[in-house]
Order: sequence, then C-alpha cells, then structure tokens
Amino acid sequence: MLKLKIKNLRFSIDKKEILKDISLEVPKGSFVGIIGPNGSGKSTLLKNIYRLYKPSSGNIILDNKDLSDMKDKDCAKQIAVLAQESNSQFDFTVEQIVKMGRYPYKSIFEDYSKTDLKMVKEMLQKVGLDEYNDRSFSNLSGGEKQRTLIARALVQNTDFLILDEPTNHLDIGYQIQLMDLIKSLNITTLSAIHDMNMASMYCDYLIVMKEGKVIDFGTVEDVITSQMLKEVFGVNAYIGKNPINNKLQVSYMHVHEHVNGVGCDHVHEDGFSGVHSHTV
Ligand SMILES: Nc1ncnc2c1ncn2[C@@H]1O[C@H](COP(=O)(O)OP(=O)(O)OP(=O)(O)O)[C@@H](O)[C@H]1O
Repeated sequence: MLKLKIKNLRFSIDKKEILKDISLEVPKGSFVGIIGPNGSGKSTLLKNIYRLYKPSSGNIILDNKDLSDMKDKDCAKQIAVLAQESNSQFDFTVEQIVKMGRYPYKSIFEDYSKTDLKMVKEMLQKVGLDEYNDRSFSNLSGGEKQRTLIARALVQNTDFLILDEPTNHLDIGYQIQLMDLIKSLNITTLSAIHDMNMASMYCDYLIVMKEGKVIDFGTVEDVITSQMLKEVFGVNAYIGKNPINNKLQVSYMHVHEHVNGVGCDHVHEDGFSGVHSHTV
C-alpha cells in the first residue's frame, strides 16, 4: 500500500527548473530517507510535498487524494513537518510553540483541552524539555529549538511525518533518541538525511537525488555503495557491516594522503587502497 505517490513533479523558481520530472512512491508505514549533495533539491521536494511551494506541474498524491485538492487544515491533520529553518519572528514560550501543533484540531477561539495539554506535556518529556515550558523559544540553543519543534510536530498526531534533516543541531545522544522515538511511532516518515550511518540505521528505503532529479531508489543495501558515494558525493568510502545490528557502516577515506610517507587509509584514483609507500 502506498502512502505517497509523486508523478512527474516539476518545480521552477524564476525560470530555473529546480525539480526535474520527479516520480516516486513511499510505501505506507515505511521510513524513507532522501540523500543527495547540498543543493540537489531535497528540501525543495519536501516543501512541494508539504505545500510551502506549488508544483509547476505533476501530481502529489497522499492516500489516493491529490494534495492540491486538500484544505490547509485537513492537510495539517495528515502531514506533520519538521522543517530546516526555525527562525521565529515572535517570542513564544516552548509550551506555546508545542501547543501550536494542536491547531488543526481546534476551531476558532476554542481553548486547549485537557487531552491537548497532556499530549504537550508528554511530548516535552519525551524530547527532554519537561522543565522548559516557560522558557523563551528565541533564547534556546539550536538543539533545544530543534527538540521543541520535534515535540510540536509530534503533538500534531499525524500518520505521515516529513523531516528536513531532523538531527541538525542535535548531539549524538539526542540524535539517536530522536530517531528511536520517530521509529517507535511506526508512521510513514520521509526525511532528508545527510548522515549515511543514520540513514543505514533507521531507513527502510532511500531516494538518491542529484541535480534536481531522483537518480536511485531502493533499500539501504541497494543504494549505499562505495560506487554511489563516489559518483554522487565524490568521496571514497569503505562500507562494512556492524556485526551487532547487521547494518551497513560507512567509513570515509582521504583521496590521497600519507602519514610519514606511508599510505594505508585512502584509495588512489584507480581504486587501489592497499598499504603502500611513496618516495614523494
Ligand atoms: N527560493 C529559492 N530561490 C532560488 N533558488 C532556490 C530557492 N530555494 C532553493 N533554491 C535552489 O534550488 C536548489 C536546491 O535547493 P535545496 O535547498 O532544495 O537543496 P538541498 O538538497 O535541500 O540542499 P542542502 O543539502 O544544502 O540542504 C539549490 O540550487 C538552491 O540554491
């Protein structure tokens, strides 16, 4: 069963085509990562899906309904978003920001219910901000802001989550905690992600983007290969397996570097990577 289907999506800004004929499918309940170099179009694709941008052509279909036919509030009951930019123009407290996640369920002037407040409290606890209710959002650290916005997305209680580099600003402890939390929700998740090891740990499928196009889609094992990392990101990598969780593990290597004249942690342009030395 499909949660999301995108057909021939094109998107341009100022006559520059940024997304070029994108078609993809996200299976229901899966965790799908979007990987690709800076500027490849990951955020722009997500913004088209969560309707910040309007596609130039093509269709975005969520649960068999065309998103362009949906009202904003209905859309917010179905898609929660953790976007990359978190600049707030106004000064809200942490609790006020998280409460905003309940807005799709409120009619105008309706106050927050006990259930709303309970959800807000629970999510703040889950992201480790239970003592932060009255703190001003604008004075928080980058990681605390990110955790507040995650809590806001989660109280929206949708069954589809869009994340744009969710672990941005988070220390490794919170990165793992956040990804575990999202994974435990078992809801369809589409996330732009830079860290290949995080992608390998949490994603069921990966979409690879390059220059505004989707160039590959598949399981982590199909997609994360040393050839792909070289072709798409221009880096050399050794890909092994973590013997405990059986997940792929990526370790990067210099293109050409020697310690005391001996090189052993890098590959040459012709692919040679054994221990060797140079006179120069
Ligand atoms: N509002 C805009 N006006 C003009 N160009 C834009 C705009 N938004 C994005 N772009 C361009 O579109 C391309 C794709 O940008 P996008 O932010 O989607 O890439 P990304 O893959 O998410 O990158 P990153 O990994 O750096 O976050 C870039 O070349 C970017 O400069």
